[in-house]
Amino acid sequence: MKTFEELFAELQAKAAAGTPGSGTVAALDAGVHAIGKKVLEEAAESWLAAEHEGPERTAEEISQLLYHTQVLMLAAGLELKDVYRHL
Ligand SMILES: N=c1c2ncn([C@@H]3O[C@H](COP(=O)(O)OP(=O)(O)OP(=O)(O)O)[C@@H](O)[C@H]3O)c2ncn1[C@@H]1O[C@H](COP(=O)(O)O)[C@@H](O)[C@H]1O
Repeated sequence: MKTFEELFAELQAKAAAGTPGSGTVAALDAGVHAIGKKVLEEAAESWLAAEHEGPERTAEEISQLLYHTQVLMLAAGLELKDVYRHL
């Protein structure tokens, strides 16, 4: 198990190193448009899971939404503090 902050630090490090085999690095190479589509897909799946599939599936879909949101943050050149200051 990892926190939002720990996952973001892991993704930042992989992006900076260009780690071979990393799905995050591949997603960043694919670009903002492709990453944005994944964010929308996972948001829709989270919504549908919450309505129809129960809490466990909903938690799983939301974890994927958070992951793809973090990848979008990296693609946009954002750090956690840039987002947190709006919370
Ligand atoms: N938490 C995640 C995570 N959540 C979701 N995903 C990606 O999102 C996909 C899930 O999307 P779907 O449910 O649509 O599954 P899918 O349709 O079969 O997947 P695609 O065909 O769209 O790739 C997974 O296949 C992963 O590619 C994640 N990929 C990575 N992480 C974590 O990110 C870290 C870095 O990962 P790498 O960059 O791959 O090393 C590790 O700690 C991972 O656990």
